[in-house]
Amino acid sequence: MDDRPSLPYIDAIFRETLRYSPIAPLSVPHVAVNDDVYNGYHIPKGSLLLANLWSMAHDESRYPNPDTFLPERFLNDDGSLKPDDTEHIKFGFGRRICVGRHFADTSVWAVIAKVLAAFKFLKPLDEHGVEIPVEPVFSAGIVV
Ligand code: HEM
Repeated sequence: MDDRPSLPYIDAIFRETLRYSPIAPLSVPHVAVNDDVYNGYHIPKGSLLLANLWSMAHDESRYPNPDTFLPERFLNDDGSLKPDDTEHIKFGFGRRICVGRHFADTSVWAVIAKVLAAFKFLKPLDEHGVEIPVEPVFSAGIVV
């Protein structure tokens, strides 16, 4: 982990992976403990609230071309990291923010760095030796 400050691109991959496809796209369901008003909407006590992290992560005004996997969006021109604006997208909000976030941050970062150091990733080849395009497929998810 001592090398982390020298490897900003690994952090950019980590941020972009969870932005591109948040593991909990609708976060974890919350319940309003009191009546509330938000942006003119009355939220009665007891309402089930889902934070749409996927929508925030694909907000074009913050993340241009949101459906493109582009770690470079988190880097300055000199390759240094921009301030992290993905914390809530990755780990949620407020009192119920992910309690495992520091452990997750450290261990996922280390896994990305080690896997990239140890393996070369290539597209599979067909019987003529031509690369087979990779089509990323994700399933919709919700945690209940
Ligand atoms: C990359 C890995 C992880 C991601 C992206 C992630 C993401 C999240 C998100 C989005 C929430 C919902 C927060 C909210 O309701 O606002 C959450 C909650 C939670 N996470 Fe994680 N998590 C990760 C790893 C972990 C790990 C490793 C642990 C435990 C060691 C953990 C334990 C929890 C717990 C207990 C909650 C519920 C907290 C509460 O409701 O008070 N998570 N996580």
